[in-house]
Amino acid sequence: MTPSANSRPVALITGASRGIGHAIALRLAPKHDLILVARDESLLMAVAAECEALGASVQCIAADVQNALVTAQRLTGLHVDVLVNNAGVAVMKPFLEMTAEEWHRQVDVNVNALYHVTRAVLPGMVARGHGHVCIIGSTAGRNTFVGGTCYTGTKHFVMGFAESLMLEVRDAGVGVSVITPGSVDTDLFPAGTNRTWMLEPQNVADAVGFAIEAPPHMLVHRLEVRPLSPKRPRAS
Ligand SMILES: NC(=O)C1=CN([C@@H]2O[C@H](COP(=O)(O)OP(=O)(O)OC[C@H]3O[C@@H](n4cnc5c(N)ncnc54)[C@H](OP(=O)(O)O)[C@@H]3O)[C@@H](O)[C@H]2O)C=CC1
Ligand SMILES: CC(=O)[C@H](N)C(=O)O
Repeated sequence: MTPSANSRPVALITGASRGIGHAIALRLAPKHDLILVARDESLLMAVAAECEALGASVQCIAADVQNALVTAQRLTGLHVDVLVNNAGVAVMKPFLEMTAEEWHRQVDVNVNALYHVTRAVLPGMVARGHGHVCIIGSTAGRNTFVGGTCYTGTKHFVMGFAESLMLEVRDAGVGVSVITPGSVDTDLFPAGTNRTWMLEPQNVADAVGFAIEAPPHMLVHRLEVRPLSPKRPRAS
């Protein structure tokens, strides 16, 4: 990716307050300035301090990406070279037990926010003729499981959205990548879940780094990362 003239490239990461988004922020901080987006401002400020210690200038935007108006107002027109659409929620339970609020929250954050956030910053990338949109999908984007009617549906959407967008904007110099992790040790899972065998968030962050640091003529469009031995605790 070609950086902005006279400055470090700017990466905007949604869901940067915790989990995978936090790890992506730390992974990109040595070479990027950062715009960190999530609802919890105090957690964002703590992540920002860690990233500043690694050399990044950081802007925190406390915003709920479920709110289309606020998202558009806060993000439209920002100079962004790398967008990481990472914010996501999972309510894994049988369809007949899922409330309408749980259904809509997953669709709003995992699907509709992709429109509002990407729509806000993609025109600048296209106008400048360079940029990268990276989306955190999931193996649930091509698998199904009991309790996954909504979550797997949203992640299947991600796959179709990402490939179509890639075909639309690659000739304008903008890459689109989707990273599809298996299970990752974060608070996405309910308390009490055994997470000792899962990938660590920094493993996904390294996959993001690999995708956005590819040579200029090469696009890493899909990248799946999984735990090697899900029946055993990971080596520390
Ligand atoms: N953990 C896993 O096994 C896997 C996760 N993924 C995907 O990775 C992404 C990150 O998940 P993970 O880090 O595990 O989950 P976490 O629950 O640890 O973090 C979710 C992040 O999303 C943010 N977020 C949630 N809702 C909103 C909202 N309405 N507005 C703004 N930000 C929001 C949270 O910030 P805050 O609460 O401060 O707003 C938080 O930073 C998701 O898209 C998930 O589907 C994919 C495959 C595997
Ligand atoms: C939560 C996820 O997206 C993960 N791929 C899983 O299916 O455990």
